[in-house]
Amino acid sequence: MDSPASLPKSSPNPTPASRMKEELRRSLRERRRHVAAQEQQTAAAELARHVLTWLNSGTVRGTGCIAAYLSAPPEPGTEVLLPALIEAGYDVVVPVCEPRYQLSWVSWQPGVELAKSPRAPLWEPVGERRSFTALLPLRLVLVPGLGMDQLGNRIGQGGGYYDRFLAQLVLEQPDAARLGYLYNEEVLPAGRVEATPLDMPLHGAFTPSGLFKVSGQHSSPTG
Ligand SMILES: Nc1nc2c(c(=O)[nH]1)N(C=O)[C@@H](CNc1ccc(C(=O)N[C@@H](CCC(=O)O)C(=O)O)cc1)CN2
Ligand SMILES: Nc1ncnc2c1ncn2[C@@H]1O[C@H](COP(=O)(O)OP(=O)(O)OP(=O)(O)O)[C@@H](O)[C@H]1O
Repeated sequence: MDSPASLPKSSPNPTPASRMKEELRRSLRERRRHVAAQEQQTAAAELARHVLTWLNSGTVRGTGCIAAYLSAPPEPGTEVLLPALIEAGYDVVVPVCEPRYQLSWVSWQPGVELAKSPRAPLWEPVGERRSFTALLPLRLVLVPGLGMDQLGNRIGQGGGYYDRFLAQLVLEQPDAARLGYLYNEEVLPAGRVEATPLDMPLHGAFTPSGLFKVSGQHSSPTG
């Protein structure tokens, strides 16, 4: 990825917790930089297989909206998954970075026109933004990130885009499945990611080895 255009720089008054988060972010990014192209491709195929298997195990198949995202190397790829979701009949949306770390959502289909984001080192569709309520009910939110601990606490790229979005989603549709999309080694021991009250925990994460489910959550949508 190129350098991000407008990410918050490290806090001017770092606390021990924010320093630890920054250090963890740095080490997870560093590890990703060494993921070989072959591993990335294998991960993309395996991850897609696990997501489709999970969706097929639900009672309602092939319907509903899935909030996914367009991966950028070295993230685990979504390039196999997205066309497979469309093929399976899902309505797929991907995020667009807006001012003040807000996300809006645009429909994705193969061949959709893309433009470089002015706010992050990413490509985004240029199509019409869909209203938040038009996405509901969401069948699944696939959440990008650098890691998640076994309690479901996630560490992302540091903008807080997804925390803001998930906070809104939890109010509107608390049972929507919130699942990360990670390499195996990025599911970290419980307590490794220090959570603040603003961090929205995930229900689990897909990895190339399968779905890791966070245990002990009441009425978890992961079953
Ligand atoms: N593919 C994808 N889309 C996404 C996210 C994401 O994490 N991944 N986001 C999640 O909120 C939002 C955008 N946020 C982002 C903000 C900063 C960087 C960034 O600074 N990247 C670094 C490090 C790359 C690396 O080595 O892993 C860079 O390019 O230097 C990436 C995404 C919305 N869309
Ligand atoms: N719901 C919210 N409302 C306002 N600010 C928030 C909210 N959630 C997170 N933030 C702020 O956003 C900043 C970045 O948060 P954090 O370090 O958790 O990002 P992240 O989850 O790693 O990033 P991303 O979601 O973009 O991948 C922090 O200053 C945090 O306080």
